[in-house]
Amino acid sequence: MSKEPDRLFAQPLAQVPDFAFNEDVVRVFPDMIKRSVPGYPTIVENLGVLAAQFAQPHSVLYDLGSSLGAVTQALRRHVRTDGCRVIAVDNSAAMVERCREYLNGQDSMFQELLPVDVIEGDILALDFQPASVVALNFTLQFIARDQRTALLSRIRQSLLPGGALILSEKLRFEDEQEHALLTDLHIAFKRANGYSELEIAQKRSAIENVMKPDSLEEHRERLLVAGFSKVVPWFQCLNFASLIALP
Ligand SMILES: Nc1ncnc2c1ncn2[C@@H]1O[C@H](C[S@+](CC[C@H]([NH3+])C(=O)[O-])CC(=O)[O-])[C@@H](O)[C@H]1O
Ligand SMILES: O=C(O)C(=O)Cc1ccccc1
Repeated sequence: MSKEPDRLFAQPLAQVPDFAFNEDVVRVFPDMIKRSVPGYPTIVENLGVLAAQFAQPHSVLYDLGSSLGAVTQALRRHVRTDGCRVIAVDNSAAMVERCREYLNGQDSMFQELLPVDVIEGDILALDFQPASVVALNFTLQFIARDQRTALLSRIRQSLLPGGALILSEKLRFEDEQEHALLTDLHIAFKRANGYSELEIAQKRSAIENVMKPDSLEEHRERLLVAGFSKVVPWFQCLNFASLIALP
């Protein structure tokens, strides 16, 4: 993995542009996501462990909004089920190019890994194949709110019996005091990871138009509307959580 530190927002910007998954972000992404998302390494590794419990023989495992393929790599470390293959999808050309390089690196270090296809494309336009595991690891929050239910319904339709959707998201909280407390604690987490007040403020302004978190109650309700039968939160660290949704 690239060791380049994230200093993208360290200098004062006259105008902070909307956040985009471009080449500058790709270069620092592993550092950025680890220092910005509390629990990220735990979520990614255990997503592989969870996936191994839901993987069905001869089925597809999707990594939607795969970025540099951290989830795909975890799936390939943990899933041993016969005939499974991974399809990783991201609409950022810069992410996809670097993701393919990292996965080639994983292939050259380990034997008998699940085959993987990395597709550059919009997950809203994807023709889903029968799948046993679908991972949306911090991706749904970047999808327009009015498209979220339709996407989850299409994922639900593609899920095989015994399979699962694993959905990780930044949360907002309906209780104002809870929201303020967990937001402050997230800022403290970023500070403790070496981000300055300026970096924290500029990043916040960069993402506010492109990343729209929902509450746990909204996620649960939407997943049920989309046809899932059960929603089980399995991880929360501050204002970041991961849910298992069963077909
Ligand atoms: N419509 C879309 N179609 C395809 N990809 C999209 C779309 N919208 C956004 N993306 C992609 O979703 C990813 C979200 S990052 C996921 C982290 C990763 N899962 C990880 O576990 O490391 C989350 C974050 O940075 O907070 C980016 O790579 C976008 O290009
Ligand atoms: O940085 C933040 O405050 C976040 O909420 C998470 C994040 C992580 C990486 C890219 C965009 C948002």
